[in-house]
Amino acid sequence: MAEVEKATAARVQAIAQSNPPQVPPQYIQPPQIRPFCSSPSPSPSPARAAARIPAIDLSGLDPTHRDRVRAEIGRACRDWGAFHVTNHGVPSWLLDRARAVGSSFFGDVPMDEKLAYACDPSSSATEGYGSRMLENDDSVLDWRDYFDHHTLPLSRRDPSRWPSSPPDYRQVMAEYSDRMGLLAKQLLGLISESLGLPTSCIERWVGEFYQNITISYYPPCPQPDVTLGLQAHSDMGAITLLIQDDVGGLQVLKDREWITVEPLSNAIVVLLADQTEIMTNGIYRSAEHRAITNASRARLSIATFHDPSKARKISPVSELVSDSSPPRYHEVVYGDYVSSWYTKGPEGKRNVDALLL
Ligand SMILES: O=C(O)CCC(=O)C(=O)O
Ligand SMILES: [Fe+2]
Repeated sequence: MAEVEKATAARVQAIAQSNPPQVPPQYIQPPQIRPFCSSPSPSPSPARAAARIPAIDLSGLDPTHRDRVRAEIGRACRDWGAFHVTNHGVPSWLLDRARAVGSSFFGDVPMDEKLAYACDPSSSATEGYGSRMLENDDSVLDWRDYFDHHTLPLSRRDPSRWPSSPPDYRQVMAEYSDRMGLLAKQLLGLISESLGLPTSCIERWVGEFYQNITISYYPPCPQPDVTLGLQAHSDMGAITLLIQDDVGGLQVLKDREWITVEPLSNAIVVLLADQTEIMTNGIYRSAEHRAITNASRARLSIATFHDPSKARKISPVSELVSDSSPPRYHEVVYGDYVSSWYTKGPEGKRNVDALLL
């Protein structure tokens, strides 16, 4: 019983439901990284007000359109490391249903039932229902609960470890995983082509995809000005595909300013992750991003991560390295990269920056 009480207290949703006037001290961010510390200038320039990540229409990838899409992807990867894709082939009912089953698990299932899926708090990135991201106990905490699913390769996928309520939860997440895996491959192909590489180049360099899906749930927060839903980071793997609900809160760092990613219900956000920065020898950079909270509405996002296997060695692809363009990153064993990330914490992009030669 004491254990259940401890686990309940550790969930942000339980804290939020007790309606505290302030967040507990572990959730208060240092002043320099609070969401509104570099308060937006009183009269933002029109260019700033309009800043948004590019949106790329993937419809009709025949040769003519493919040239256009490839060029747009190249520009978005160079300038932002983040972009929306529309007409991506994943049915909108599946995006809606994935959001709905996630939101029903967090919103409708009683806490003791949710805790039956609690992830192992003593190690990082285990499957299940959790709240803490890092191993380090004294780090400032994110105002977020999550459910992490291991989905690909199929040998890692065991839907009996996922919620059984609502009744179609497992089937929806399995189908969602398959569709996102296919889209990730297609996008890595276009990203390779945008660099003049053979379509399969980056995908071959990654090897077999390890895919995890994290549903994040950000309860309303009494102090959005001093907390973060998710601290600033870049994702560790190759490519992340993210959908969010209509609340909004995802922000991407661009030219040292945080730009809010507007919620577009049928679009998918593509975030380049650290191994793609390494593989492209820094031509494309991973996107630094974070989630902010708000006082009135719970927010849900679903991030699908595509990573190399832990044993895979990652380095700049050989086609991009020459005497005139030497490698800019150390080779790294992906599993070592992940362990170090979870031990040290992301602090923006410190982990990938540490590999720069
Ligand atoms: O909630 C979001 O929009 C961001 C989630 C995210 O960055 C992550 O899970 O890595
Ligand atoms: Fe992320």
